[in-house]
Amino acid sequence: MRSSVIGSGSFGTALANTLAVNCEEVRLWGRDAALAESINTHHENPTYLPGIPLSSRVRATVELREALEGAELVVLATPSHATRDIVSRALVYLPRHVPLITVAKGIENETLLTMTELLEDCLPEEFHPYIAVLSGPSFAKELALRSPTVVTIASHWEKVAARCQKVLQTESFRSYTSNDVVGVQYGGALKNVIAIAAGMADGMGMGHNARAAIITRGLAEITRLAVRKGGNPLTLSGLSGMGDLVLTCTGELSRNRRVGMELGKGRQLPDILAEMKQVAEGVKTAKSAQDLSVKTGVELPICQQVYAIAYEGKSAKAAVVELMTRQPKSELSGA
Ligand SMILES: NC(=O)C1=CN([C@@H]2O[C@H](COP(=O)(O)OP(=O)(O)OC[C@H]3O[C@@H](n4cnc5c(N)ncnc54)[C@H](O)[C@@H]3O)[C@@H](O)[C@H]2O)C=CC1
Ligand SMILES: O=C(CO)COP(=O)(O)O
Repeated sequence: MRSSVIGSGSFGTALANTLAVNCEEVRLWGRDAALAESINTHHENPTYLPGIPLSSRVRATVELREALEGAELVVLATPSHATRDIVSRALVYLPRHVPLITVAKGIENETLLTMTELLEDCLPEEFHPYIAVLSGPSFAKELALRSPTVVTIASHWEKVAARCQKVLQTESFRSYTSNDVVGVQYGGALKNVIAIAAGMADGMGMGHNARAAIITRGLAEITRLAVRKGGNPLTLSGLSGMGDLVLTCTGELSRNRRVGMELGKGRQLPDILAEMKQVAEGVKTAKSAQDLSVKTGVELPICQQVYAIAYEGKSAKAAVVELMTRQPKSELSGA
C-alpha cells in the first residue's frame, strides 16, 4: 500500500514514519528541496525532528504530483492557515475515493471554519465522504520515537474512520474512532489557546493551583463552544479534549505553552514568534476564538484574555485580575 503525507514539518514527518509500519511506501511532500534530499539520503528530518531515525519507506518529494500519485490514503499535515492554499494546489492530483485525513489543529481566521469544514468548502462534493480528522495528545517527537500514543480519528463516515484506524494501527500507535467531527476539532484547536494561558501562568511563576484552574476552566469554555456548535460533551473529556489539553498545558514539548511562558515573562509576541521555526497554532486560533465568542454569544473568558494580550497589547497581569474578578458564578451554571 502507498500513502501520502502533505507537509514535512514535525507532525507530518512523525505520522509518515508511523504510516511506514503498515505501508510499503509513504510519500512525504514538503516545499524545501534540501530537506527532502536529507530525508531521502540520511533518513532524518534535521530541521523538525533532528536525530530521530526515519523509516527508509518514507520518500520525500517537493512535487505534489509525485507525492499523491497512487496514494490509497492521504494525510494533510500543513498548519491550518496553509491548508486552503495547499489543498487547492493539490486538487488536480488528489486521488479519488481514498481517505483524506486532516491533522491540523486550528480554526481558520475570518471564515471561522474547522479544517473538515474548510476541506468541504474547497473540495468538490465527491471528496466529502472521504474526509476524516485525527486529533489527540501526540507530540510529534514522541510519536517519531515510537513512544505509545493514542488519538481519536473522527469522520461522519464510519467506514472511513475505521479504514484510517486500521492503516495507522501499530504496536505503539492506537486510535479510537468517533463520528463527532465537531467536538474533536474544537477540542484540538482551542486547547492550543488555553495552553498559551497555562504557559503564561507558568512564565509569571504563578504555581500549580493557577495551572490546574486554567486547565479545568479552559475545558469548561472549550466544551461550551463545542456543544453550541453541535459537538458531544463526552468528546471533550476524551483524548482530543481533556487528553490533549492536559498534554499541551503541562508538556515541556508544547510550542503553544512555550509562547505563553515567554509572554508571561513580559516578552513581545513578534519577538517570540520570530525565534520559533515551528508553528504555534494557538496564536491565530485565539483570534478565531474571539470572533466565535462574539458571533455565538458563548463566553470564552480565558481565550478572550489570550486574544487581548496577543492582539491588543493587554498586560498578562491585567488579564489575570480580570479573570479572577469576573462576576461570581455557580460551577454548575454552565457559564
Ligand atoms: N507538532 C506536534 O506535536 C503536533 C502538531 N499538530 C498539528 O499539525 C499541524 C502541523 O504542525 P507541525 O508539523 O508541528 O508544524 P511545523 O511548524 O513543525 O511544520 C510546518 C510545516 O508546514 C510547512 N508550511 C508552513 N506554511 C506552509 C505553506 N504556506 N505552504 C506549504 N507548507 C507550509 C512548513 O514548511 C513545515 O514543513 C499543526 O496544525 C499542528 O497543530 C498536531 C498534533 C501534534
Ligand atoms: O498538538 C500538540 C500535541 O498533541 C502539539 O502541541 P503544540 O503545538 O503546542 O506543540
